[in-house]
Amino acid sequence: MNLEKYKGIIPAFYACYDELGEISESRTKELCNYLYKKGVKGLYVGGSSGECIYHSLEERKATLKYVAQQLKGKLTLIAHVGAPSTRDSVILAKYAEELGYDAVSAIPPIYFKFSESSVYKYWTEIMDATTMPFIIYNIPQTTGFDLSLNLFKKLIENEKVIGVKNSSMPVMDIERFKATAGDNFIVFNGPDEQYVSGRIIGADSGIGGTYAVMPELFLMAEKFVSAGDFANARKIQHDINDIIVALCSLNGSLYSTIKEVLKQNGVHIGSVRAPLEPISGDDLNKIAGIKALIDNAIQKYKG
Ligand SMILES: CC(=O)N[C@@H]([C@@H](O)[C@H](O)[C@H](O)CO)[C@@H](O)CC(=O)C(=O)O
Repeated sequence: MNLEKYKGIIPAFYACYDELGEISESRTKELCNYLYKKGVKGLYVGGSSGECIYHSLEERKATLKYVAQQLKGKLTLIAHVGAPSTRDSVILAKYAEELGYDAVSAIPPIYFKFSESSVYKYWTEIMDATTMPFIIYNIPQTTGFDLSLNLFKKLIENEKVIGVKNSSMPVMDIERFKATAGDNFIVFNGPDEQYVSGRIIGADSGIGGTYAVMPELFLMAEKFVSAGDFANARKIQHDINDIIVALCSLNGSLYSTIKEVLKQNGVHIGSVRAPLEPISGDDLNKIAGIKALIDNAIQKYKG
């Protein structure tokens, strides 16, 4: 299989709400257009940054549909379909296939502590539900399940598994997955703070929750890495990390901060769904400063 369409900067897509906090078709499409014009390779729809665990099945379907209506055939579209029950995950996977998504992906099951065999069964049932390629999503810091190399080896025996989105913090995990799966497989870097190191140690591509608020910087980081310009790659990662630290420094949720910055860029996609907290009070006055950090970094690497 030609995996080139999965290589590049793939922002994790945000939940787009109207003023009442309902999923908004027009705002979802507005964010699609914004990111398309920035030149990203694809979108990861309905994942952690998409607040998927706070959405009903119908809301998740709606977001998948609006994004496909806007960008199918234009960008690589990956549907995250992980849900509390296997049943709902399968429903979402089948729906993503109907909509023409390029691939599906899922976190392991959450809430209860699951054995490796239960997780294997869960992911395999999702894979069996469609003819689509599957991307494993390893994010132990939120799910409590850390993908072992043994389970990984068992999973990649299934030819539907074309990649792993690895959000665990040790970059060595990326190196081990890549060394185990080989060339005809995509390892996606998950931690945005380690994009450059992830790519150098073996990641082929990246999916990240902060890409959409500064796509220019990640596109530039990728340009430096692919050109072998590691001095500049390191510098831009440093600037990106200063921005991520600032984005995470306010009292509300990271996604709420990101959405406030996007609003100042003219992209209105509402706030976040509780229990995620919106930005309020004095923190709102800090948004312009964070936007300036991003704008200055973009200017610095432009010319
Ligand atoms: C633990 C976590 O949330 N990791 C994020 C990162 O992109 C993260 O937001 C970023 O590195 C800032 O810490 C992604 O890996 C998640 C992601 O891409 C998604 O929305 O599914």
